[in-house]
Amino acid sequence: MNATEQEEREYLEEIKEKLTLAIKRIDDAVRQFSDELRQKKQYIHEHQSGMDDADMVAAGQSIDRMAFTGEAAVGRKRRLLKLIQSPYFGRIDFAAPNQAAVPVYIGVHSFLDERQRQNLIYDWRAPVSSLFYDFELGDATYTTPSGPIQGRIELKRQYKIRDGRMEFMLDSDVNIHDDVLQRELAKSSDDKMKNIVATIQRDQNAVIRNEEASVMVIQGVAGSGKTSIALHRIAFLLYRFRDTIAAKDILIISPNKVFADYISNVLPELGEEHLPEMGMEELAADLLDNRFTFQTFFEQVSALLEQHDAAFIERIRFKSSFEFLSQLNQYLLHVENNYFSVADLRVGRTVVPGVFIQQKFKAYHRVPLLKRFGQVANDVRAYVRDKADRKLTGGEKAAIGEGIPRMFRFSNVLDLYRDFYRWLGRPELLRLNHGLHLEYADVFALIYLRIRLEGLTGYDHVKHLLVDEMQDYTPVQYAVLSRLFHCRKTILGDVSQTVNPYSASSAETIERVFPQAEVVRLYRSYRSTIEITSFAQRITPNPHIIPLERHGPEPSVVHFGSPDEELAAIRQLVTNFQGSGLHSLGIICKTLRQAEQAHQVLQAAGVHLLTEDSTTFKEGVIITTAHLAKGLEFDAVVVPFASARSYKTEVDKSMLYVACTRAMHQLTLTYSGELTPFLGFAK
Ligand SMILES: Nc1ncnc2c1ncn2[C@@H]1O[C@H](COP(=O)(O)OP(=O)(O)OP(=O)(O)O)[C@@H](O)[C@H]1O
Repeated sequence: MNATEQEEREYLEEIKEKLTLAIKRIDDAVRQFSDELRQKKQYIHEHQSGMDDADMVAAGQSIDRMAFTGEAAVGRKRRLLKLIQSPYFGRIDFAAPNQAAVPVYIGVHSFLDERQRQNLIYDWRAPVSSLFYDFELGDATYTTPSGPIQGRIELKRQYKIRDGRMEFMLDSDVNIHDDVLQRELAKSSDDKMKNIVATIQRDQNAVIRNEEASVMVIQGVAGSGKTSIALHRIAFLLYRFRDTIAAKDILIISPNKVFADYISNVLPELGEEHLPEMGMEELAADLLDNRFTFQTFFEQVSALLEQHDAAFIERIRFKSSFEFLSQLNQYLLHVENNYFSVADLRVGRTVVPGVFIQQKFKAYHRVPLLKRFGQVANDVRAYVRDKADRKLTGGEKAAIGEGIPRMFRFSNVLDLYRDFYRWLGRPELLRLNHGLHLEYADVFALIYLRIRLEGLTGYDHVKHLLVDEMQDYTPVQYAVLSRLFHCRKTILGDVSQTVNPYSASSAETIERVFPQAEVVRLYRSYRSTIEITSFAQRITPNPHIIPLERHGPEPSVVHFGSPDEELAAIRQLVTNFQGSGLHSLGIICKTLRQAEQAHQVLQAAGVHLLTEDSTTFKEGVIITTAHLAKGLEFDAVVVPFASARSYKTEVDKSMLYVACTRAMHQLTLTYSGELTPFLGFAK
C-alpha cells in the first residue's frame, strides 16, 4: 500500500467516526424529542379541561411540529447509515484562480460536520459535483446559482467503498471512468435497478442536470441508460427545486407493474421517496370514468402476434398516424360549425331569436363545446326576463335548460366518435365489440374527443411527468398527455424497441406534438457485451450504436430436432444457471402461450412465470414474453422457439430484438425446424 492509499484509508476511518458520532447525536436528539412529545401529550391530557380552543390548536400544532422534526431526524439518520456503508465514490481537488486546491469528496448524500460548519461530503447533485462528471484534470468550470466558477482540477480520484471498506481507489490521468464503469458493468444483475451515481457519463450528466427543458425527449439505443438517467434526472430536480417539487408531485407513466417494481428502488437509494406511478390503461380508465371496458395494449399486441388480421392492422395503423389526429381536429371544427342547429325558441310569449342563441354559443368558444349549453341557457333566461319583464317560472327555466342541448345533434361523446368515422367516410374503421368494448386504438381517441368536447382536469397537481417506453404511444396519446399535464416532461424510449411496429412513435413524432421539446440522442450502449450488441444488430441494424468495449461469450444459436428436445435442453441450461453464480436468467418467449408452455415443462423452485398480471420482479429464473421483459435486464437470456414459423412478421421481429437486447452477459437462442430469417444467417 502506498502512502497516498494509506492516507486515504485513514481519512475514510476518520469520516466513518464522524458519521458514527453524527448518528449518535441524532439518536440522542430523537430520544429527547420523543420524551418531550410524551410529556407534552401527558400535559394536554391532564390539563384538557382548563384549555380553550385556541390553547388546544396551539398544543396540537406544537405536537405536529415536534413529530415533523422527529421524522426529519429519522430521515437524516437513514441517510447517514447509508453513507457509513459507502461515504463517497469520488474526489476532485479543485483550485480556484490564485488559491490552493481543496479536496471535494462526492457521495450519494451530503454530510456536514455541524460543529466545524464544514461540508465533508458533497451530494452528487451539488453544483460543484458536476466537475466530477464533466471534466478530467486541468481547466474546469461549474455553474452555481450565482454564476460560473472557473478553476483547475488538480486531482481526480474514484473509490469503491462497500460495507465501510475500501475495495479500490483509482487516480485519473486521462479517463478513469472507463475502468470503474467496466467493473460495474461486468457485475451480475440485481433484482432491482440500481443507481449509477458513481459512473454517470458526461453526455448522461448533461441530460440529468438539464434544468431548462420544458419537454425533454430522450431517444437512446437499447441499454443506453435512458431509464436510469430519467430517474437520476428526477432525483436531481427534486434536489435542485426542493422548495417547490416533492416526490409526490411527480408521476411516472410506466408500461407495467413489474417494470414499476423493478425501478422502484432507485429513488429511495438516492435518498428520495417513492414516486407515484400509473399505467396508461389506469389513466385511460380514470379518464373514461370507468364507463367503458377496453382492450389493453398487451391484449392488442397479443392479438397481433397470434394472427394476421389485415383489417385490424389497418385500424391500428390509421389511428396511430398524425393524419388521424389532424382529422379528429378537423372533425371538431366541423362539429363546432355544423352541429348546433339553432331555431327560434318560444318561452311563454317571448321568442328568443335563433341568431341570438347562435351568437352566444360562438361567444363561449373557449369553453368545451358540450359544456356551453348551461351558459347559453342562462343567457337565454336573462333575455326572456328582460323582454318579458318578469321572473321566469320553474317550468320555463327547465324548458330552456332542456331546449338548448336539444339543438345540438348529439348528446354524448361516443355518438360523436361514431359520427366521426361516418364523416370521414370510413365507418368500417370503428369496431365496437360486444356493445361498448373498445379496441385499444380507440381508447385515447375517445378520451381526446372527451377532453376537447367536455374538458377534463384532475392532474394539475403533477409538476413533472415521466413517460417511459415513448415509442409505444401514439400521437393521439401524446395529444391527450399534452392537454392533461401542463407540467414539465421527460419522455424516453427507443423506436427500435417497439412491440407494435404499426403504432410506434419516434422522437420526431413526439417533437411534432411538443414542438418546444429538447431531443437528446444516446448511442452508447452499456448493458450488453459487444458480442450480444453485434448479434442484436443483425435483427435491427443501427449504424450509430456504440457498444461499450466489454467482451463475453458469443451468443449461441442451437438447433434441435423438436420443441420437446429444445425444452429439455433449456431445462439443462436452467440447472447449469443455478450453479453458475449468475443472478438472473430470462427465458423470453414471443407469446404468453409459449411462455406458459415453457413454464409447464421447466417448473421448479426459483422459476417464475411473469404475466400481465404480475406485480413484482423476482430474482432467479424468469419465464416471460418480450413485451413484458421490455425495460428489464438479465445476466443471461434464452430465447426459445426462434424458428421461422415463430418469428416471421414485423411484430415478431420487434419482439426478437427486444428479447435479445435484455441480455447483459450471455445469450442463447434455441429452435427446431427452420431458423428465423431475422438473424440474417445464410441458409
Ligand atoms: N453510466 C452508467 N454507469 C453504470 N451503469 C450504467 C450507466 N449507464 C447505464 N448503465 C447500465 O446499463 C444498463 C441499462 O440501463 P437502462 O436500463 O437505464 O437503459 P435503457 O436505455 O433504459 O435500456 P432499454 O431501453 O434497453 O430498456 C443498466 O444496467 C444500467 O445500470
